[in-house]
Amino acid sequence: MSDYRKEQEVAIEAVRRASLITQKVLQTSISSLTKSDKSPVTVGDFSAQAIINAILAKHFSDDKIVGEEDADDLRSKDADKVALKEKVIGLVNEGLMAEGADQLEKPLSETEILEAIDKGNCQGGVKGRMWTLDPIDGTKGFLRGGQYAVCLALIVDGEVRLGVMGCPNLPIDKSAKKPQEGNLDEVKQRDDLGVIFVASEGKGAFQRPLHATSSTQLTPIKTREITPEILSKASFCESVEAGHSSQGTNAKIAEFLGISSPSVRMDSQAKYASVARGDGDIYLRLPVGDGSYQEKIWDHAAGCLIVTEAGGKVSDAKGRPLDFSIGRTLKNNKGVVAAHASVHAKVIEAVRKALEEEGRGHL
Ligand SMILES: Nc1ncnc2c1ncn2[C@@H]1O[C@H](COP(=O)(O)O)[C@@H](O)[C@H]1OP(=O)(O)O
Ligand SMILES: [Mg+2]
Repeated sequence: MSDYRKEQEVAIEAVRRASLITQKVLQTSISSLTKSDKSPVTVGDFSAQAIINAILAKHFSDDKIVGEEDADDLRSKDADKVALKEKVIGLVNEGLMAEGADQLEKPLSETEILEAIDKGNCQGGVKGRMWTLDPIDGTKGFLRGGQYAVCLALIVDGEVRLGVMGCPNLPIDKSAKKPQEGNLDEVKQRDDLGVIFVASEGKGAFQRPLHATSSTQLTPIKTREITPEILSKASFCESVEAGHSSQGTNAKIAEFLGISSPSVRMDSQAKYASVARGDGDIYLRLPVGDGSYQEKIWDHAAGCLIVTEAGGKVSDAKGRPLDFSIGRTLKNNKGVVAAHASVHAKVIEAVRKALEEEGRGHL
């Protein structure tokens, strides 16, 4: 098994710098950004993507990147788009020139920043090294002051080898209260929020505070011990957005497992982090309707490895491993189920029953 120590160090620093900039976008008054730049998500997305891609290109110039956005919008002469571009250029350079490892000596030019954003055009596949990036996963959560995540993973020959996730609104201490959804003031005021999660294949899963310096120790994380006998005491999490995961099916699965506590609803891959550090036990993401939506690899790669390395098991609704080797989507899979390895099979059995009862057993 290869050692991805250097990649891990670079990825943590890239995610740290990008996450701090998204946090700044959120904290510098969403309302004023919304007026001038249309959407803080767009500003945060472009800025985080440019920061991460530029740092990856500096260290691993031969690696490909599978990302969601390109810079076409920022090349428009439209006044709104020009204002957006100026904002992004300012934030990217602020992020890259801030003190710490990988600090830039001089700002990047507009061309360099647009080129960095455009690097995410790889189509994925089974051969070679590629990074997959979601600069702001959980955009709805970002806008409402809920959970969102900056997600980066390294895939080599179709397998996820390294996953790093920045969760700026998640408490460092898993037992601390999560900020109330929609309360942007709380997110701005609390200084105990912001975590980076990291996992490297075969090396375990860890967390560290987002605001820590690069030499800060990583703390190991583990899924909560849960056995089939006490499965009814488990807590499960799901998307806030009903359109992303069938909440009705999830509720039925919980009922079959004897779980009576209500689901914890959370945006983004922060749900994987929650299961990985034993805050929640099960993450259910059951397909909606006819199941035609194809999940994207950048929405699952980092989270999947972090849960697996923390002692959990991640699969699709049928119990099959997620297949990251066939392009930009997980088209061989439907739905996602993450749980402690010792109860995963029981959860999958309940998923099968629930889908059959709904006449969706073929999914
Ligand atoms: N119909 C859908 N089913 C599942 N996931 C979806 C669907 N539509 C969008 N998504 C993706 O769900 C992710 C957020 O999930 P969560 O609910 O866990 O926060 C986003 O990356 C979003 O992709 P996109 O960025 O293209 O909108
Ligand atoms: Mg996403």
